[in-house]
This record gives sequence, structure tokens and C-alpha cells, in this order.
Amino acid sequence: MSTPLAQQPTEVAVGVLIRESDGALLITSRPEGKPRAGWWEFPGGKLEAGESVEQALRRELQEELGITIRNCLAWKVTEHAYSHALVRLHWCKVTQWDGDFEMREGQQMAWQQLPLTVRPVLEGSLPVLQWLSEERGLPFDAAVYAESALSEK
Ligand SMILES: Nc1nc2c([nH]c(=O)n2[C@@H]2O[C@H](COP(=O)(O)OP(=O)(O)OP(=O)(O)O)[C@@H](O)[C@H]2O)c(=O)[nH]1
Repeated sequence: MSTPLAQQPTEVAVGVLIRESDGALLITSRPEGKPRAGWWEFPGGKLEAGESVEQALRRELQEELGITIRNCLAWKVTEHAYSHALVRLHWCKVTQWDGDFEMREGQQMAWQQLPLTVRPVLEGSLPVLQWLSEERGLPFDAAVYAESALSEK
């Protein structure tokens, strides 16, 4: 009897853009028409065939934000199982880029300090918020980023 193949994850490149002057993080909202439109995430997207993580991140940030990244420091790899998909997120820190930000997909952007004030945040991004908080010696509470937290405000 054959066992079913394990679900293959979708590979995603994600950028943690860190502003040099004050350490703020760039967070963007998911555009209309995508699953979880309006939820907040770090900018990035799926790898296309044959692309490296850095190539995919460079392409996605040009397409979505109009900037060209100058560095991509591989940081962590996480996986998250959504009901519709298993994703493998390749997290890169980016501290240098060229160009002016343009929201080319009608999304919103925010430079934020931790804890973020935008809500809700994709569950798959929460481990990274936790690690960033730990790096900065800050407390972390995943519950504040959930969709349900919105109605409690
Ligand atoms: N960009 C991004 N995706 C994330 C984050 N966290 C997280 O779980 N994901 C998941 O990773 C996947 C990325 O897909 P996407 O829809 O942003 O990618 P894309 O722009 O290439 O999409 P498309 O070409 O299918 O429209 C989604 O399932 C999304 O839920 C995050 O912080 N940023």
C-alpha cells in the first residue's frame, strides 16, 4: 500500500527591512484580492521556478514596493500550515536598498517599532516578531496580533 506524499511546502521569500536610523521595521498590508486581504505581513512572496531566495525577494520588492534591495542577510527558515497551504518562509534581514517606496499593489505600509500597533498580523509571521522582540530585550505576546484582538480594542 502506498502512503500519500507529504504536502510539499510553498517556498516564500520574506524581507525584514530594518531602518538604520531607528531600527523600525517595514510592515505592509496584504492587497485586495489576495487571501487575508488587509492583514499585515512582512513584504515578500513566492519563489518562482529556478529562483534563489535573494532573487525572489529582489523581484517581489521591486514589483510590490518599487525598491531595489542591496543586501539580503539569510536569517531564519520557518514553516506554517494554513488550512489552504503549507508555507516555508525564508526570512532575510535587509538593511540597505535603493529607490523610493511606491505601493504598487494598493497596499499600505507602516514603519513600526515593537510591539507593532497594526492588526491583525499573519500567524506565519509571529515567530519572527518573537525573535525580533527577544533580540531587542522586549516582551512578546502573540495574542495581541490575532484577528480576535481587533474587536477587543
Ligand atoms: N509575504 C509574506 N507572506 C507571508 C508572511 N507570513 C506568512 O505566513 N506568509 C504566507 O506566505 C505566502 C506568501 O504568499 P503571497 O500571496 O504573499 O505571495 P505572492 O505575492 O507571490 O502571491 P501570488 O503571486 O500568488 O499572488 C502566503 O500563504 C502567506 O500567507 C509574511 O510575513 N509575508
